[in-house]
Amino acid sequence: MTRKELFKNTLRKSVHAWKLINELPLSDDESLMLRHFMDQPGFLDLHWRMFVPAIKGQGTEEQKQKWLPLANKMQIIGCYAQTELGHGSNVQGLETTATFDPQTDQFILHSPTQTSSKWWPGGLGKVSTHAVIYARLITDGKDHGVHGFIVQLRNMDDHSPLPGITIGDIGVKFGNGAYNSMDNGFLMFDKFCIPRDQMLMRLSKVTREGKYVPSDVPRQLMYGTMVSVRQTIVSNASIAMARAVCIATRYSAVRRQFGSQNGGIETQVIDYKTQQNRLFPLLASAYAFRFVGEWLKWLYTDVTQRLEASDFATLPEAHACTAGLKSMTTSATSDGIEECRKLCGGHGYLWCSGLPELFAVYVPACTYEGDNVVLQLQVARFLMKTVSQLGSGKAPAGTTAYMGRAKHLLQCRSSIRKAEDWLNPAMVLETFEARALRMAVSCANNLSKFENQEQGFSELLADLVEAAIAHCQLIVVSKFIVKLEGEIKGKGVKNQLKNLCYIYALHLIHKHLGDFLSTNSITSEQASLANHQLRSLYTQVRPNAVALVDAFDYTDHYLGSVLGRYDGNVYPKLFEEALKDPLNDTVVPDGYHEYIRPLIKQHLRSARL
Ligand SMILES: CCCCCCCC(=O)SCCNC(=O)CCNC(=O)[C@H](O)C(C)(C)COP(=O)(O)OP(=O)(O)OC[C@H]1O[C@@H](n2cnc3c(N)ncnc32)[C@H](O)[C@@H]1OP(=O)(O)O
Ligand SMILES: Cc1cc2nc3c(=O)[nH]c(=O)nc-3n(C[C@H](O)[C@H](O)[C@H](O)COP(=O)(O)OP(=O)(O)OC[C@H]3O[C@@H](n4cnc5c(N)ncnc54)[C@H](O)[C@@H]3O)c2cc1C
Repeated sequence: MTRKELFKNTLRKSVHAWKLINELPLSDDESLMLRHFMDQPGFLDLHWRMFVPAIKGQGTEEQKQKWLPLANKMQIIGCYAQTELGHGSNVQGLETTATFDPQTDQFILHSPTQTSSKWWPGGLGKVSTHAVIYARLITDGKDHGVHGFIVQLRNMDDHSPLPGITIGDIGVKFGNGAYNSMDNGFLMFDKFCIPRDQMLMRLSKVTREGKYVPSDVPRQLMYGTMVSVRQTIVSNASIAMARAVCIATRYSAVRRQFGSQNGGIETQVIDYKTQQNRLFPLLASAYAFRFVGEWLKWLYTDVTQRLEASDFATLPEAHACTAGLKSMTTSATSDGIEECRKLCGGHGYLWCSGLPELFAVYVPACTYEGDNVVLQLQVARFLMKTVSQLGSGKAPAGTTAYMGRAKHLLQCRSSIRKAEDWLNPAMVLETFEARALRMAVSCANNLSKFENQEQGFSELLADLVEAAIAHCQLIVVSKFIVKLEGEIKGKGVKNQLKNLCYIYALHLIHKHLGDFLSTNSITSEQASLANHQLRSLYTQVRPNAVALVDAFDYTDHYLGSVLGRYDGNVYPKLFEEALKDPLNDTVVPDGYHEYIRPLIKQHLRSARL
């Protein structure tokens, strides 16, 4: 499809989905799944996952009563317009202004520079009638920083932009189809006025007289919508990883290369240890991210309930966990999808393998909802704060509780003696805890050598990111282990999950061996025992690998991959797909008479001469 056709088709699908949701009717959870199975980025994502939650989280009761019924019935369609051309990560650096005019009781929204144009918001370019806009609030000449406002963008009769608003789509993005079904947009305000009651005022207010009344709750609650979406992105990482792994695993069982003895059958590529060493850790990651995603959902629900009761104690932890896990899981999943493409050899590069499209549509997850490095630096700040408070009497809690055992973890030596010890959950956990703590403490020690802490932080950014990743990996490993300790239905399932859990952990040790050795968390002998155990786990997973991806229960239609077909009938179907290509509509291609024939004839003429 051309971009225009793709976009229009997405509108058609989205509206059809909305119709089904109402007609059946579907519950909230079911309708989320329906949008998920539409399997195409579109304006619904931003409306439901950012616009509505922003009003719910930051609006007053009256504002919610006014706007939510309209949004819930989709009588208005909204998006989340925060990022600008000049600033995305640095939210406090946004330039759009919302200046209060006491005479008219309105805010005047304005884009003072080109870099202040909103740039990227999904659904903004062509669809949204409304947006939650983030702009600097100015009253009486004073800048109060960034706040949220509900703004109508387009005329409800003919969809034209309201006077004072310039709006459009930012153009084609990475990949052919992929994210191009979404109208990521730009927007400029030219002294555009909105009533005062359209500032989202749950957190802070501007009175009729123009007085700014800050709230007594943390201003970071303004970032709440991002925390909520980051949490869902972790579960989505598991889904995308599982999809790629499903394709690569099934195809690796179908594909055969070398190893034929006496004219017999060749070896399935899944039986090569190199293939297993690349594939099975990704299979394990798909499960690991699913379990940590479930836990994160619980954490998010818990913090939301606490916030409602004005208990803000666990907000920093929720921010660090959602930011860090969003970053870690999306980076691993993007890399994992690309690895799955390579695991499928040449055929993985074909569009009909499903992997190029999956990669193109998935990879912006490393950037949206916060650049992955910027987010790990938030985790690093949280860790540095926690380390600095050790010994102050305030015991670290939640995911940093292990830091409370700093004395032991800084000195302990791993008691792994034989390969099977690497299947002992306590030993594995302690290894990850020691590595994470030692990396964090080492960063804190290096930081303390700088007179200026911010300058030190800048200097040590790369180390800080690595310490943050170590902490996040510990969380994933520990939540997998917790999952195994709970009730798991199905005969033998627990054993399979155990294998995957230890593949996940031991593969990380292998991959980040430098960290584990340099922090003395393990010795080189223990590292080689881990490798030995890993190979043995691969052998145990091998017979069940296809069953473990079948368990994701993805239909062929959803997978959209010739290589990942459930029936394994890959080769005839590759031919079928090839023959569908428009280039094969004729045997002689367009352009032959124009270019190829004259070239060949000229050659023939000169040959005759
Ligand atoms: C729906 C699926 C499709 C998704 C489509 C994508 C939609 C989008 O991309 S929307 C746009 C998303 N944009 C981003 O994510 C921007 C990323 N940047 C940020 O989140 C922030 O600006 C950030 C965190 C980097 C820096 O925040 P900032 O306030 O400038 O600085 P900083 O000084 O580091 O933080 C101040 C304090 O707030 C805390 N904090 C920061 N963010 C949060 C948060 N989200 N929740 C709670 N606390 C927070 C920090 O921990 C810090 O706490 P403390 O003072 O106790 O140490
Ligand atoms: C597909 C897609 C959809 C999007 N949808 C929306 C949407 O609906 N609404 C919306 O408001 N926005 C949206 N965005 C914007 C998105 O949230 C931002 O692009 C994102 O937050 C990253 O910000 P940036 O582009 O400014 O990157 P930058 O911050 O400019 O990053 C550039 C580089 O600088 C590095 N960097 C930046 N700051 C630091 C630092 N302090 N320390 C070290 N390194 C640093 C980064 O790691 C990165 O390598 C979307 C983006 C994409 C790609």
